[in-house]
Amino acid sequence: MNHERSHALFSRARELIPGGVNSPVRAFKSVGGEPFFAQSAQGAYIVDVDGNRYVDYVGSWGPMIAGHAHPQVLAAVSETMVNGLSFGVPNALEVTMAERIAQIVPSCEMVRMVNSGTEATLSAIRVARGATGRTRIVKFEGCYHGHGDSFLVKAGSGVMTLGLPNSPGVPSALADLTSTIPYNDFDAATKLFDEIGSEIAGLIIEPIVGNANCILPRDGYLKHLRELCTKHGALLIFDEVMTGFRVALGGAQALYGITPDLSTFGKIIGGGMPVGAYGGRRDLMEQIAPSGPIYQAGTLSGNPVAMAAGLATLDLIQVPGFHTELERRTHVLCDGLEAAARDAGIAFTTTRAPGMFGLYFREGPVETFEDAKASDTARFNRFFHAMLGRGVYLAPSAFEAGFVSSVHGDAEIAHTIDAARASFAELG
Ligand SMILES: Cc1ncc(COP(=O)(O)O)c(C=O)c1O
Ligand SMILES: N[C@H](C=O)CCC(=O)O
Repeated sequence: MNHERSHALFSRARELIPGGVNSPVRAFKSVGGEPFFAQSAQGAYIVDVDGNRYVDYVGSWGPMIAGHAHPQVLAAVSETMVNGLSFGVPNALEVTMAERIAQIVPSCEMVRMVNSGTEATLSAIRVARGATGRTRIVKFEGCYHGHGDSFLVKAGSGVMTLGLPNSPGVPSALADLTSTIPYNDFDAATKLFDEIGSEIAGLIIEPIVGNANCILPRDGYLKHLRELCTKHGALLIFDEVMTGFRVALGGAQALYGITPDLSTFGKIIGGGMPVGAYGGRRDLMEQIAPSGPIYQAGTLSGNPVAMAAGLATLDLIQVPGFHTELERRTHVLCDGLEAAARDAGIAFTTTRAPGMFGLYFREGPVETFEDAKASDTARFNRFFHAMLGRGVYLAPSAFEAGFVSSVHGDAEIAHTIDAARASFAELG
C-alpha cells in the first residue's frame, strides 16, 4: 500500500501539533509506524488520502454505529445548519434531545448537554462532590473517563497504551482524592468502602470496560457496586460514553438491569459531531446552576447541528431489532476470528458485547485488567499491521475495544475473517 500523502501530512503535522495528532491514540505509537490520514468515510469503510480503503472497526471511536456518512444523518445536519451553526440561546433540538435521552434511559430524569465525554465525566463528579459534600472518587484500574485531572490515575486507553498511567500536571493533592481498585474484584470494592465509605462522593465505572481492550462485568458485579454505593451514601456513576445506546438501546444499565445515580454519554448521541451529556436523578441534577449552586457551563453546549446529527442517529438505532442484529454481527465476526486463529494454531481469544469486541493474543477467559495486560501485545501489533495491509482497520492499540456498526455486512465481515486467516498464518 502506498502511504506517501499520509506520510507527507504527518511530517507537516509533527512540526506544529504535538506528536502530529490531536488525540494521542491516533498516533499509532504503540503499534508502530505512522497513522494514515483520512480523506473520506462511507458506510463501513474509511478511505485515506492515498486512496487506500479499509473496513473500519474504529468508527471514529464509537459514534458511527450506523456507519459513516449515513444519508439520514447528513440530511439532518444539512437541514439544520442552514438555520445557523450556533445560537448561544436555547434551541428546540436540545429539548428534543433531553426528552429522547430521558425516554430511552429512565435513570436520567434530567439531562445536561456538553461538548465531549470528558466534559460529561468532569461535570458528573462535580455533581457527586457537590451533592454529597464529600471529596473522594473511586475509579477502576484500566478505566478511562476522559482527560480530567481526577481520572488520570491508573487510567486506560491512550494513557495505558503510552505507559503514562499517572499524568504529570495532575496535582497530587487532587490525584490523592481518587482511589483505584481492580475491576471485577468484589472483595477489593467491599474492603475500600468498609475503610473509607463515608468519604466517597462517587464511584465511576465503565460498566463494560472499553478502554482496556474490552472486559465484561462478572455476574452480579455491578449489582454489588450498586449495593455498596447505596449502603455508604456514595453516588454510582455509569460512564456510558462508549456503551451508551450501543450494547443495548438503553446502554449497559439496561443490559444489566442496574440503576445508577448519574450517567455520562457522548459519541453516539452526537452522530459524529462533538458532544457529551450527563444525566441522572432529578434531586441531583436540580443542584446544577442555574437551578442550584453547582456550576457547569458551555458556550457551544446543546449545539443545534450536533443535536440534529445525534437525533438522526438515535432515530436509526431505535428501529426494533437493531441491537439484536448488531449483537449477531459481533458474534459472527468474533467467532470467525477465533476459528481462523485456532486453525493457525495461534493462542487467541475475543470478548464481546453487542457492537463492541476485544481481541487478545492469549487463551481466554479475559475477566480482569491483569488478564487483558497478559495479552501478547507485540503479536497484536504485528497482527494490526498485517490486517491494515489487507484493508482492515482495527484500533491501533491492544488496549482499545473495536466497534461493529449496523453496516458491517456479510461481505465486510467475510473479508475481515479472510484477512485474519492470512494474517494469523503470517504471525507463525
Ligand atoms: C468511557 C469513556 N469515557 C469518557 C471518554 C472521554 O470522551 P471524549 O474523548 O469525548 O472526551 C471516553 C473516550 O474518550 C470514553 O471511552
Ligand atoms: N479510547 C478513547 C475513547 O474512547 C479513544 C479516543 C481518544 O482518546 O482519542
